Amino acid sequence: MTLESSLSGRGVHAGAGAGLGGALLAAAVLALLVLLGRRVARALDAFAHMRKVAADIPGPPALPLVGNLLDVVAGGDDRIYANLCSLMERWGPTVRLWLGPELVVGVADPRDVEYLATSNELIDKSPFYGVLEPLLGSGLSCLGGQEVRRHRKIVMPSLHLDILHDFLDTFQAEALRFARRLERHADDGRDFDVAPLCVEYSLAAALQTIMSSELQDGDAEEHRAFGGVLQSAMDLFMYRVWRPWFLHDALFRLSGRRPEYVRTMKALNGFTEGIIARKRRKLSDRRSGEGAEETTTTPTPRRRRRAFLDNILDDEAGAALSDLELRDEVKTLLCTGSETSASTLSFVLAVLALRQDVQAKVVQELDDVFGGDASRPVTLAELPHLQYLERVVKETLRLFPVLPFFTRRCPRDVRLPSGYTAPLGAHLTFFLPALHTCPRAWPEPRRFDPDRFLTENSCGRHPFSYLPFSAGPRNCVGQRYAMMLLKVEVATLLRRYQILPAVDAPGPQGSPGPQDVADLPIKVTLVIAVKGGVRIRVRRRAAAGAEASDDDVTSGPSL
Ligand code: HEM
Repeated sequence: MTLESSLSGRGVHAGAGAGLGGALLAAAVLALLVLLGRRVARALDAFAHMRKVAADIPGPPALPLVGNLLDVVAGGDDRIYANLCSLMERWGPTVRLWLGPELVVGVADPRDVEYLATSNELIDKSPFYGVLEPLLGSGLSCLGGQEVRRHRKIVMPSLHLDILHDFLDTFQAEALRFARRLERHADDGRDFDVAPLCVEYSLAAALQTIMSSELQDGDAEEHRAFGGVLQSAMDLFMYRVWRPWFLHDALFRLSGRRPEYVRTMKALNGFTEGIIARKRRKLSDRRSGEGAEETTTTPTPRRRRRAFLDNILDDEAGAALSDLELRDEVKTLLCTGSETSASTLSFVLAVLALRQDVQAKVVQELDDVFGGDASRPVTLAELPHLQYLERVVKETLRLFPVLPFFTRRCPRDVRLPSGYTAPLGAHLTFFLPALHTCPRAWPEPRRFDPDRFLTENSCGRHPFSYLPFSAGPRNCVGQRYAMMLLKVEVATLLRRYQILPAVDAPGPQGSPGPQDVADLPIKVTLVIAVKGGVRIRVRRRAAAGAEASDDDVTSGPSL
């Protein structure tokens, strides 16, 4: 073969190769386009189906592309809660809201609520929770499918009533620390925001109980920082939900808040990994200590508290969760366990400051139960006797359900008992503020009246008219924990201090502060909070009777 012919032969091969390569590339592009086209066609079909089925559900007219987003976010993020409540009032109890291409079907009819909450099929959280996942990971609150049952089986025994009884001393100790922290405010008599303290002490309680961690001097600073990180995580979650284009990670990468998101995720992981590492070291020290002791002394039999971390890090149960699952579950329990209780406590204190008549009744009950002794710790036997206090907490959660909206994925067209059909792909959302203020179940719904929860006043009310802790297979695993913590906190604080409204704190934009419970301005992140904080004053009880003026009692100016 000559050089020429071999060159030309190579040229032929090269030409043929290039032709083949080009053809393959063209085929690949074509296949990709077909696939993409099919996906787009499927998405459009699904969207058209959703629109068609949802058309029967009442809701405000939707604009092209943005849908009802402008109705929801009008006035800024701080108005979202109020806007959603107004939309529900106008269109509810079942409402259709388009957040861009995402369809939210809000439910507040007790029949629908019962059907959804108790369904064993509709247990998967909606894709909105996907935004939480990088922050809270695959902890219980984000999981779906079979994993839910496995995780609940692991978590729930750690919050069993027997273990809660063991937690009482810690709740009491933290409540006392909280009470002592208020001394400086009682001394200077000025108003202050009590909400951050509620977060700090609820987090400290969760760490010592659920995580059975021992706190050191100086931890408070770290906890305050962690509380801030949790707030930031919740805020970022809502930021993305109300801007649905940011639900897609690729688009969120373009957002100015993405660096904060990454920082928050790292801070959450760092804090929880630190807790687990400390606990592992402690357990391993204890084991080697026990081994050494066995050779010299007889070990004293001691009932071991099987709190969550102890249980999981124990030798036998250790394999129940992988390291990553454990970290995510710790994050989830710390977030769900502390933020919700803290927010509820701050609402209870806000209510008590504005409603001195309710506070006086709680104090009367405390006097009856504790015989006027302000320093005696709360015992297990006394907790069930704090009935009025329990009704105050329940009524607070009716008007201020701290987790106001939670959603399920709609895996098919779901015919609701109210007669409406929620289409496949919708975010089925429980709207507690509307459910809890339906006049049929709650006459004069905005009035704060703990006695609504007396048995004789509850007759005829649909049992699913009230759902602050959800119900059914995805109900709150910390309900009893929260109720016990709140009772101990309030019983400890109120025996020492009178809670008064602030005198010099203006409301938002310099307006007079709220005069009534119904005026409390609310903002929503993942949980709700009083906008601008919960500003109160405290006065020592011993002097309260002598010092309290009519002014304090009847017309608390601003909070
Ligand atoms: C007043 C306080 C509390 C309120 C109002 C509350 C409310 C709720 C609600 C409404 C849900 C359902 C959320 C959903 O379906 O997406 C829930 C779930 C959950 N709660 Fe609570 N909660 C409180 C305290 C706690 C505490 C103290 C803990 C932990 C100790 C806790 C742990 C959880 C967990 C892990 C879930 C997820 C359960 C699941 O998805 O299967 N909660 N909570």
